This record gives sequence, structure tokens and C-alpha cells, in this order.
Amino acid sequence: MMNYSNVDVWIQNASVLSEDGQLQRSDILIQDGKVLAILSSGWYQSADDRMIENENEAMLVYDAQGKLVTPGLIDMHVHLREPGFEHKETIESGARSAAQGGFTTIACMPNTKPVTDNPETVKLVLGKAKEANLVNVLPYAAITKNELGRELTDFEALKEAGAIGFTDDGVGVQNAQMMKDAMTKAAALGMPVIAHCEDDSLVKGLYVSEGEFAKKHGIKGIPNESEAIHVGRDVLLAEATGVHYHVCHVSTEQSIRLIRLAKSIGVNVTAEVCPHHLVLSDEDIPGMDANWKMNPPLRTPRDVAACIEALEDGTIDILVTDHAPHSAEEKAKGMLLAPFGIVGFETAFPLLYTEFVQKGRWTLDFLVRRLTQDPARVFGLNAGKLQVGATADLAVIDLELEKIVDPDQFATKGRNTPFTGRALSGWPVMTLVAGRPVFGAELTQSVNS
Ligand SMILES: NC(=O)N[C@@H](CC(=O)O)C(=O)O
Ligand SMILES: [Zn+2]
Ligand SMILES: [Zn+2]
Repeated sequence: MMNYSNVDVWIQNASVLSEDGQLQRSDILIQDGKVLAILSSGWYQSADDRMIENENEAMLVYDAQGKLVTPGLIDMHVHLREPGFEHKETIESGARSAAQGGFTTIACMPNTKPVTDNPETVKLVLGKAKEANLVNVLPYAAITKNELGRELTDFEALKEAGAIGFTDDGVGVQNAQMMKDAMTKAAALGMPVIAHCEDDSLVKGLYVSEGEFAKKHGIKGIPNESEAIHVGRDVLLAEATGVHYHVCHVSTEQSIRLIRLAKSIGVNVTAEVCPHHLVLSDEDIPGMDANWKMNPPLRTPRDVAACIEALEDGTIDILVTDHAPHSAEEKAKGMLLAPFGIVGFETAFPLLYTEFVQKGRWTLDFLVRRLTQDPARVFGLNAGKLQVGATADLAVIDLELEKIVDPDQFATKGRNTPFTGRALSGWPVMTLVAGRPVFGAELTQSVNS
């Protein structure tokens, strides 16, 4: 008989997705930050294992009452803004927002001030994340110094300092030789190159995509080729160098065609898509409101359909938020002058659940995998599965809870979202990192019997 007398957390009556995607009513026992056991709910009523209820006085107990418990969600593309832009977000506020969205592991982009292009800044980010003590924060480092595209950073030193991959997110690497050199170096170190795909010469001064919205307002739009040209160039360079090449925030049919082709001939390419590019098109933009301005921009309904299909057929591997907080003052500058970006952590799961699972297009299992075990697989993380022995990073999600998106309730400092006022279901209510509640802690009870 198992001895469960040193359990730290006992989650009762959880709905857990099994390997074959079915929901099973389970209890989860956590000890020393790890999943000790996953048992059919009700197991303790007949067994001597009742000792669990008596021996550990510090044990936290949470009755999930049938709520979904998933592996903690993983977001491989986020902006935490620290150092340098603390008025937009800090590592602490960003990590809190992530936790509130059910995320337990997030990978942050290097377009900070200074740019995370040196070992000291990588260490600073890791130090602040440790201080915040909320979710796991994995830093990316820049490909080029100051993300200027002129000179490569010191990949070896950055890896040594704890960077998990290289990217100039925020801008595209314009020079093909520079990108090829980066890929060659990264490949030698066994590190991925993560690319924001954008050809500057095609987008100068533009802020919405080429489509109905641009037409209606008589403005020139960002063409799809501005993204796809880099994807095409880079899959060729990835083929030549053998690097793991990952495409950021895919938004066009043309990019998808190229990724599909590259995958079909065995190029080591993976890709991500954001919730907003699956749910909104340029035709939904209500007017000159900068909360609808992000990079890449919202594209045509045809691109939206292509992105959804690409995620479904595996051409796109994972979901990411591209959480990009900006201050209200910055966004008030209007469509033309405001910075690109929208916040994403806290609406991601409810939005995707409401739009795709409730509407019957995806299974719950499909959605959860794209946010957990698939990002872990793509980036080689030891995370993303709820199983005995795994670190107890967990999200508790109330699929029945319906709420109106209200940015004033966000934990992020950002209020820049196009989803204000939407009625969504499937809200995270508690998040645990290594068995410790980092969001919704008040839902647990201590046992002192
Ligand atoms: N996505 C955005 O619209 N903005 C990002 C940059 C980026 O992801 O390219 C930001 O840093 O604000
Ligand atoms: Zn980007
Ligand atoms: Zn980004």
C-alpha cells in the first residue's frame, strides 16, 4: 500500500485529460513540488490511505468540484518589458498576469532596454524572475547587438548565461548572410533561431494589413509578402545550416504554404500562431483604435482560415500569445503612431476555448496540447505533461465560468486588448507552480485535523 502521509497538496475531484483525450475524475497528490499520484476520485473512502487526512497538518486541500486541471500552460512568445520599459510591464507584473492566465512557463523576448544581447541582461532577467517567484521565465537573447541587424551577439556566452534561443523579435533580420551566420552558430550550439519575419522595405510607415480595412480608409496596407519573403529565405537557410528554425506569429497563407513545403522535405522548421490571428481579421477592426494594432497585423479572413487549418494539420505546431503590453498613453497616440502589440495572457485560454472548443471545431484535448506538451516538445522543455513524477505545474480551469473581458481586472499593467467586452467561458481560477499556488491561492484550505 502506498504511503501518502507526506502529501503537501491534495487536489480533489479534478477533471483530467487522459492520454486518449478523455476526461477522468481524478485526485492529484503533490509532494515536494512533484506529482506523487493521480488517483480515481473517491479512492480514499475505502482504503487505509485515509492517513493522508491526518498526518500532514500543513497540507493544502482543494476540491476542484469537477473543474478541468491541465498541465500548466506554456507560452513561448511573450514580452515582459523589463529592463527598461517598466511602465508597460515588469517581470513581476507580467509573471502575475501569466499565472492569472493559467501559464506556468513563459519565454520572454529580448527587445528590452538594454536589449537582452549580453550575458548580464540575461542574468538580470533570470534574477528578477526568481525574485518574483511566480512562474518559470525562460529568456531569449538577441541575434544581433541591439537588434540592429549589424553584428551578431556572443551566442556562446548568452547560452552559458541561460538564454534558451536567439531572436531579434520586434524586427526582422534584414540581411540574409547575417541570418545564415546566426543559424550556423546556433546549430553548432544546439540552439534554436526564432524569427520575426518581416522585410522592412515592404512595410515602411504602414500599420494595418492590405485588405478591406485599408481599402475602406484609403490607406496603403502591409502586404502578406513582407512576412512570407523572410519565411521563404529562412527555410532555405535552415535547410542549408540544419538549425532548428522557429517562425514567430505566423499570419499569412503564403508563409504557411512555405512552411508546409519545408516540413514536407524534412527541414527542421516549427511555427507558432497567436489567438488573435485565429479569431480576428482586418474586417473586424472597428475604426482607428490602436488596441487593434499589432505586428503582424490582422490579415484577411482567407489568412485567418489558412492559419486555423495550418494549426489543425500540424503545419503550425503551437499557440503563443505574443503578450505585448503598452501603456494607455502610448496606445492613445492613435493607429498611425501607437506602438504595435496587444496583451494576451489573460484572455488566451478563454478566447480559444469559447471560439473553437465550445463551437465544436476542436476537442478540448486538441487545444490543451497546443498550449502544453507541443511547446514543450518543440523547445525540448521538461514540462507540459500531467503525470506521476512530473513537476506539479498545473492550471485549474473553470470551463463553465462565463465572464465579460474587463481589462480593469487584468493583472498585467497593459490594457491594450481588442477583446474588451467579449463574453468568454473557460477561465483559469488557480495556477500552481511546483505545487505552490501562484494564482487563486485563496481557493485552497489548510488541513489541521
Ligand atoms: N507583436 C507586437 O505587435 N509587438 C511586439 C513586437 C513583436 O512581437 O514583433 C512588441 O514588443 O510590442
Ligand atoms: Zn514579432
Ligand atoms: Zn513578440
